[in-house]
Parts: sequence; C-alpha cells; structure tokens
Amino acid sequence: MATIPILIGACLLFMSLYLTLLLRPKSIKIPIKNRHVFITGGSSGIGLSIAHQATSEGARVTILARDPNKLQEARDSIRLSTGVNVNIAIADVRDFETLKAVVDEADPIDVLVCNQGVYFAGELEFQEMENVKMMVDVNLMGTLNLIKAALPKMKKNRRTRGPASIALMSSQAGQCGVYGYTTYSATKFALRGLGEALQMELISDDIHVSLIFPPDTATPGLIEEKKRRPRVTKKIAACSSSLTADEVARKTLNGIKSGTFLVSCNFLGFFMCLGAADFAPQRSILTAFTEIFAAGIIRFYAFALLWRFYEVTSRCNTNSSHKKEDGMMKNGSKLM
Ligand SMILES: NC(=O)C1=CN([C@@H]2O[C@H](COP(=O)(O)OP(=O)(O)OC[C@H]3O[C@@H](n4cnc5c(N)ncnc54)[C@H](OP(=O)(O)O)[C@@H]3O)[C@@H](O)[C@H]2O)C=CC1
Ligand SMILES: CCCCCCCCCCCCCCCC(=O)[C@@H](N)CO
Repeated sequence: MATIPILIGACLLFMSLYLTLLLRPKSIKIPIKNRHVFITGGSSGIGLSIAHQATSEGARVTILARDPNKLQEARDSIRLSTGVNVNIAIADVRDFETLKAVVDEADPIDVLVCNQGVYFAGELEFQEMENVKMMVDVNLMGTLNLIKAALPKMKKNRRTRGPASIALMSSQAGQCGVYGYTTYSATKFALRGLGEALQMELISDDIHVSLIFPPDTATPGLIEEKKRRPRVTKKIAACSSSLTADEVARKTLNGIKSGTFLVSCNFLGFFMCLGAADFAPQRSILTAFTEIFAAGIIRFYAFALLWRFYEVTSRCNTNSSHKKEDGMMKNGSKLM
C-alpha cells in the first residue's frame, strides 16, 4: 500500500527535475540601487509612488509626463521625503520624435517603467471616439514608442552594466474583459502580447520584461474615472479589493527585482495570474508547479464569477433604454 505515495512522490520529483531543465528564462535578480530607473507617468498616482520608493532604495530616478508643473511638484515631494532630487523629462508619449530626443538626452536606462496610461469607463456604444483613440494612442502606441525610443541605449554595453528590466503597467482589466472597459481592456490585454513577444526578442540582450496587473488603485486618475463609471462596471470592479498606490508600487518593484513576468497585486490577482498563465514565461519552479495544478480549479471559480458578472449586467440593464440613459448621462460629454 505504501507504493502509491512512493509513486506520487516519484512523479512529483520527476516533474520538478524536468521543470528545472525546462523553465526559460532562468531565474534572475535585477538590482535597483545605483541604477537609472525611468518612469513614465511618474508625476502622479502609481508612477509617483514607484518614483518615491525607487529613490529611497538608492536608484537614480527620472520621471516623465506632459505637465511640467505636476512634474515639479512630484520632484519637490520626493526631495522632501528622501532628500534626493529626481530628474524630470517632459514629453507626450504619443509624440515619438520628442520622446526619442528626451530619452536620448537622458542617461542610459537600466529599468524602464512604462506606466503612463489614461482610462475612461463607458460602453463603446456611448463613448466619444476621441477618448477611444486617446486610450489606444497613450496606453498602447505610447508604450511601443517608448520602448522603441529607449532600446538602442538600453542595449548598449548591457553585459557590463548588468541585467535590465522593462515593466509594462497593465491592469486586472487586462486579464479579464470588464463591462465598460471595451477599449481600455483591449489596450491592456495588448500589453500582454507585447510583453511575451518582447521578452523573446530581448532575452539575449539580458533585458527582462515584467507585466503588472493592479486592481482599482487609489490615485488622482481613479477619482476622475469613478465619476463616470457605469453601474455594472462599479459592481464588477468591486469584486477585486482595491489598493493604495504605495502597495502597487511595492509589488511592481519587487516584481521587477525578481524578474517576474506576471506580477499580481492582490489576493484575487494572484489567482488570476495562476489561471491565465498560458504562454507567460515562468522562472519559479514552485509557481510553475502551482500553475499546472491550479488551472482547472481556477477555471471552475472563473465560471462562478462570470455567472455573477452576467447576473449583475442583466439586473442593471434590464432593458436597453435603461442602459442608454446611464450611458448617455455618464459618457455623452467630452471628457478631455
Ligand atoms: N488607478 C488604477 O485604478 C489603476 C491604474 N492602472 C494603470 O496604472 C497606470 C497609472 O495609473 P494612475 O496612477 O491611476 O494614473 P494617474 O492618472 O494618476 O497618472 C497618470 C500619469 O500618466 C501621465 N500621462 C498621461 N498621459 C500621458 C501622455 N500622453 N504622455 C506622457 N505621460 C502621460 C500623467 O501626467 P500628465 O497628465 O502630466 O502627462 C500622470 O503622470 C496607468 O497605465 C493605468 O492604466 C492599472 C490598474 C488600476
Ligand atoms: C480566479 C479568477 C478570477 C477572476 C477575477 C475577475 C475579477 C475582475 C475584477 C476586475 C477589476 C478591474 C479593475 C480595473 C482597474 C483599472 O485599471 C481601473 N481602475 C482603471 O480605471
């Protein structure tokens, strides 16, 4: 009778040995101290918290955004809490030429945090095309522009400068399509494909990609967005516990330092990453193991959540005029 546990044990041992040989890329540590960390959207919310924490860990930090006044305020607040001055870069990520000039002028980057992002909630049917375009241009095209602008100098002498990182700020709405985030979810899902392909392209240059998936996070941007959220979106987003910008910044920096590809930020997020691992690179044998065994159960749980999301949708939008009223009221006006 003792043969069954022995067989199971042998199987698990074989699997871990196999995974040890199989897992790519190999595990890595990416230091932050004394390195140049370049954070877009670093003048507000999550980006500002990352800038604070990276500075207090001894990184040389540059923050990039459009509004020079907000950047100056951010710089002052970081100096006040850490005694250190961060560098400021002014550019719109949609403008490749300016972005390229700004990045070329800065010191070579070791850790690039592509965090800039805009979000307007609302059904596609009622959303201004201007806002749809803005989300695609800033969240997706802006990130492509940024990586394209930064790569040549990031790659230069990389072997002597140690491993580098590119972190992409996605969202839990980039793992699960959410009512009211048609465009936003599309831009954030796109970063996943971008990240998977980019990691393959850059692994031989010792550049490591991390994707961050925060839930609702208390930031100035979120306060504005919440004013116009459809009721259904509010209810679905409330399923995942919200965080502070400092908490998300901590998860982001830890994810970068450990070279983790899928970085979750809260309890539910951890299970979302396990359940949606697909073709994400995995460096940790323990997590790889958990992914293999948790996938089925998580899918089962996802069905229960989906049932709830569809229940909420049909309760809130019992007839299309109801939905339209809500949608027109919240999204009919120009937002930016
Ligand atoms: N807060 C949340 O609930 C969540 C946020 N996220 C993601 O985290 C990231 C940060 O969000 P959050 O901190 O809330 O955002 P905020 O709105 O608080 O800050 C956005 C930052 O991005 C900058 N920015 C916006 N547009 C551009 C642009 N075109 N070019 C350069 N910089 C730009 C802003 O500065 P300026 O306007 O001066 O350019 C600002 O510094 C986003 O990618 C967002 O999608 C993900 C999940 C949850
Ligand atoms: C195990 C399987 C679990 C599946 C869980 C699904 C939970 C869905 C929660 C979606 C939350 C969306 C937050 C968006 C945050 C964001 O980016 C916005 N703040 C921007 O406005």
